[in-house]
Amino acid sequence: MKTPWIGTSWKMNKTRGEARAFAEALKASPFATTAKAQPFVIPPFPYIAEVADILSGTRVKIGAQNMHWETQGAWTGEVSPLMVRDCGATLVELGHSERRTHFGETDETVSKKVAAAVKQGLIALVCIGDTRSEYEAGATADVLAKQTRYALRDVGRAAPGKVIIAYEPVWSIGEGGIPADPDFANAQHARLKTLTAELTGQPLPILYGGSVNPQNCCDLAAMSDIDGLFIGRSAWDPAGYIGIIDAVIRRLGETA
Ligand SMILES: O=C(CO)[C@H](O)COP(=O)(O)O
Repeated sequence: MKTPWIGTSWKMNKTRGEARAFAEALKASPFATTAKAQPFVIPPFPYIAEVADILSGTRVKIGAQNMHWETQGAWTGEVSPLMVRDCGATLVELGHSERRTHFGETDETVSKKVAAAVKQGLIALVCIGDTRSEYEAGATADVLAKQTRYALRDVGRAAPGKVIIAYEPVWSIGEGGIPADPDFANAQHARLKTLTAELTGQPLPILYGGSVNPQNCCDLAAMSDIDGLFIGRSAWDPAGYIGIIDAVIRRLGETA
């Protein structure tokens, strides 16, 4: 039976009190220490240290939603890999489509950040995805391959164990997003596993993200090449997140 990665990024949501309450609720659940899944939570920067503190001693990995590639310097408004680590995070999300669309993130900057994360001992969770027009043009596989090659350009054989990919179709993310058909997503994941094995020596874990919800989480997580779920809205409430972890573990247990 696989051990799926199941995580959530809160994006730019929650007060400090809500962040604390989420972390406390997760800590009180059996899923903070389960060996049947790899949970992870990615709060906004200001809450990382407090959430990491509450969840210390559990199996929940804490992440940041972005970082700079330099360790320090005159980069006003940026956060370095050392700062992320110092706050208790062990993981960093890079290249989310919202950062690519709104903040000028490019394949080039993602690749620099992935190399910096690996060098500084953080797990890089690299988001890749096709736009609706690329999907409709049948270009999904090419787009994902290009983004993946760039992301792994400077890490190559150092990536296994240190880099995870999340396939997040841009047309699936957020309000109005359409969740990908599990078979379609699985086919992309299978290609990405072959490609990452060629580039790094081992297939990297490939998670799916984009309108994951309590109704579709099990069908997605049960697919042969989907190694986990990266969830937004449906996991911002602790009960929603815990419910999805519980449902997926049960489903994978039935099919093991
Ligand atoms: O980043 C995501 C998961 O945290 C992603 O954008 C999916 O968001 P959702 O569509 O709200 O699940």
